[in-house]
Amino acid sequence: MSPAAPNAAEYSFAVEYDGPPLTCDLPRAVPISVDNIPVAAVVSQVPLSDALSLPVVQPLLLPQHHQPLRTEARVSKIASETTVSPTSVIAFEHRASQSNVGELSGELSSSGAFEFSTGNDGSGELSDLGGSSRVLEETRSSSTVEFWDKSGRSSGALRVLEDGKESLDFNELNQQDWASTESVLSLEYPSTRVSSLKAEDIDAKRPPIVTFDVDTDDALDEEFDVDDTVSNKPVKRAPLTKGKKGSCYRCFKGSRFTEKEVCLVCDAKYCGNCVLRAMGSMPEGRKCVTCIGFPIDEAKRGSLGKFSRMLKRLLNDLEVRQIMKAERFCEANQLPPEYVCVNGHPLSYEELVTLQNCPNPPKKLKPGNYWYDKVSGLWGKEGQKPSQIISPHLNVGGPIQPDASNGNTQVFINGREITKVELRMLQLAGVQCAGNPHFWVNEDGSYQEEGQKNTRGYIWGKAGTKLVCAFLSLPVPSKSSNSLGEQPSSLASRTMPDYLEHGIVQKLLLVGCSGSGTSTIFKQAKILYKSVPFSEDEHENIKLIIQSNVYAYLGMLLEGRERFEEESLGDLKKRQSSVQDTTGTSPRLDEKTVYSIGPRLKAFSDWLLKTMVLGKLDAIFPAATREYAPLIEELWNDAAIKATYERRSELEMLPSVAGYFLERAVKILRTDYELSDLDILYAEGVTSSNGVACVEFSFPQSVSEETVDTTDRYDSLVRYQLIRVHARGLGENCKWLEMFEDVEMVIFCVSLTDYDQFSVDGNGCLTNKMVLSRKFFETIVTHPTFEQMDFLLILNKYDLFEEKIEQVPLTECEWFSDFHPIISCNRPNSNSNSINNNPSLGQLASHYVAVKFKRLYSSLTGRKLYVSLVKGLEPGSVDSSLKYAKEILKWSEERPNFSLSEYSMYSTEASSCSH
Ligand SMILES: Nc1nc2c(ncn2[C@@H]2O[C@H](COP(=O)(O)OP(=O)(O)OP(=O)(O)O)[C@@H](O)[C@H]2O)c(=O)[nH]1
Ligand SMILES: [Mg+2]
Repeated sequence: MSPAAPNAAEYSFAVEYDGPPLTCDLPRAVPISVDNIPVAAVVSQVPLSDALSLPVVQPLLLPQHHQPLRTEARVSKIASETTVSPTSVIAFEHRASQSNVGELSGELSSSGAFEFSTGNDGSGELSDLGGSSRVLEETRSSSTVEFWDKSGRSSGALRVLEDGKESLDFNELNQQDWASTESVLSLEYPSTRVSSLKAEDIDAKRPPIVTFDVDTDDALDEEFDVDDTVSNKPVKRAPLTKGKKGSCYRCFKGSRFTEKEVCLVCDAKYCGNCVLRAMGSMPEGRKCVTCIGFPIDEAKRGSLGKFSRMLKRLLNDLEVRQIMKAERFCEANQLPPEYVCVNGHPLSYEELVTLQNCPNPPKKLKPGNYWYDKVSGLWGKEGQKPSQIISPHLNVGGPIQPDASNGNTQVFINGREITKVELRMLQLAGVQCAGNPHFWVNEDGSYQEEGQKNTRGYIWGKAGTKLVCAFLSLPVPSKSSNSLGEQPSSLASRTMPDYLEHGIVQKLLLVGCSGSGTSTIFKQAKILYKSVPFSEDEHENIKLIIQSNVYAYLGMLLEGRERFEEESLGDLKKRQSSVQDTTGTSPRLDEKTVYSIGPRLKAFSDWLLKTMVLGKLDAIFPAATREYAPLIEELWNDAAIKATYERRSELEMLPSVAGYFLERAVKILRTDYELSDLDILYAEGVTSSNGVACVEFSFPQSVSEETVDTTDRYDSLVRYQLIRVHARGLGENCKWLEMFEDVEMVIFCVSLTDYDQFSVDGNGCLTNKMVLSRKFFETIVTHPTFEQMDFLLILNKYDLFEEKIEQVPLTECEWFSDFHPIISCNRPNSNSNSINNNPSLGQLASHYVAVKFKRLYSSLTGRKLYVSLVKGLEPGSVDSSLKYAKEILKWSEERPNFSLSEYSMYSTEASSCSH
């Protein structure tokens, strides 16, 4: 060691001294044993002279929230003026941050300070020393950093001890053989996956392997506990200050109800008055000034780039956009590549970039283990069915394993054993799967059996297959994944929300008991938001359905006519016999009543009723239409039919919509009938009653506003998929519900008029239909698939309800037995516009029903139920309700920025009814 080379010698820290023999004694590094560590209190208070005379070790300042993920070590030499010698005091600062890259690169500054920091690429090199440093081992009790020179000889080691002290030992490790060190490293860095280690494992083994529970990574979004400082999850700095619960972290004012903005790193919450001061110009998005440069809390990744209403209020549009852009694209906020493991290989930076910038990247990529079939582009979470089809042929991750998706079907696609639901999909798509075949599936869905040359077909070729996939929650090739491939949008120009950019469709599941109005709402959505609501083919089919329905309604009417005729004949006879009794004369028996019809119509009526009884009505179309069309007009104009129609409310079988069609029967039953959207809306049986139906749409941009708001423009770009499933279609115990795990919201439809209706339940007991609806609601709400999901309750048929409630008390339903409204004498009835502010009985009663459901829901889930009063046949009403659903989805996206409790103020009982 050269003691007196003023400049250059400062760098000769680990270089062997080969100059002339020295006359003076050189200080030597003394090995320090674990239980004999000299401790310096604060490095700056140690006089240099003392420091030089004793090998003192500076206590390691472990931050309270120490997280074992990135080891960023900073070593600075105090005695900068003097010769570097192994006995120099070395100050050590250990900072935890987010990375498990275990290699450190070092640097000796010209002032003599020696620093090393984590190298992203792991190529850390001590260039000035001509050597490298590596973390040899880090355990709960110590972590060791070794330096070695280019020849591979170890030249020293730093050991960081748990209690914050570190020992410096250049001799001890000199003897260590580098090869064995290598083996330690290879043990510590298995080339496998992001493992699911528990906190203890992490502590016992450093550098840690990042832990993500594959199954709960969605939960990760929601459930990162703010105070969970011992968590093994990615770093989250503790906020610097913390006021009383729910208050602003800066001014300590406010309660949990005050709107606040949250730091993406440390979860500190600031009120509107403080946020700009606490977060400054937000060069990395919403972070406290002190958190800038720190990686974000992974649980908050979902909210990157999604601005809050508070920010929008405080800043102008451009500023908000810039901040959101910075938040999404600044380096510090990027997903650490090694957190994503594909086919068992943690990704490198380049691989992650490739993955994220391919034409069709994985949606909402989060840390976790994934499998990727490079040939077809199928992509999924490890051990699960595919969730998406991304761009194929990307050079990311390792080769796919047969058990990647944990399939057990003995049917293989590109070397992966497929899952049961995929097999079901293949079978429904008409792919022959007998004999445990191994398929080779290409990106365009063309498939062949392994070893054969001929393409056997296209999996997604048939229109129906896509619907089957939607039902089974399986991915289909995205429209943008055509072979030409769109140019990847330049990173900087991407400011659109994730779901827009990736064409993500937000799925809404619409369910309800029979007759609740789900198909009406579904058809309204089609009519409201689709430029061509129904195709030509659909028109033809629906036309036949409507015509067949009208014949059925006519049949019911004719049946009613027979009944009324018999009744009045009976009455007549009674009257005549009483006349005979009193007068003693025998009157002429008149067989005719107002309900009697002529022989021609009678013959037609008999034929129709017979056909209906035999259940052959459908079979005779469209021939019947041609043959009987002229008769229909005669029938409809007949006085007897008119009289029967007057009493239609007495015909239980006749549905309420029958009137609409019967009044148009003549027109409808002509061969040249052209149906209107309204006809389709009112028509029964148009949407399949057992299966699923889905419609994809976006909300049209409002034209009325002069300046088109950007949010409105975004809204018109977001795609929604309304999936309507019939209660019967869900199978026993709703076993098919799990197919809908990726829906964003459940819309549950209840008919308000059911409160006095009865139906037979599963056990054959006659039960109130409202109670049946409640039971079905309970089943759906508590189904594991829908945990944490938003629910919107549609209280439908409000128009009929308003009328009915005036006649039939709500207490007819046992569940509503405590409905005792206080009604003022000048209360408006449902038909008059209320001049005073007193609510109508309909309003009171519907409010009450909403509260009943809300209480039930919150007792089952502890969450808030959104409720909407709807008149299903009125487009405006359904439109507002679906827009309400859209708003709820938006709030839930912003929600990670607020603590849940802050939301509870909205959940007060019936406060969230939309009308
Ligand atoms: N007056 C009125 N009638 C409605 C309303 N909503 C639905 N209906 C009618 O109620 C009946 C049942 O509605 P659907 O939409 O068919 O109910 P569903 O949920 O599909 O039930 P199923 O067809 O039995 O599976 C239809 O005749 C609709 O026209 C409403 O808000 N007001
Ligand atoms: Mg229906």
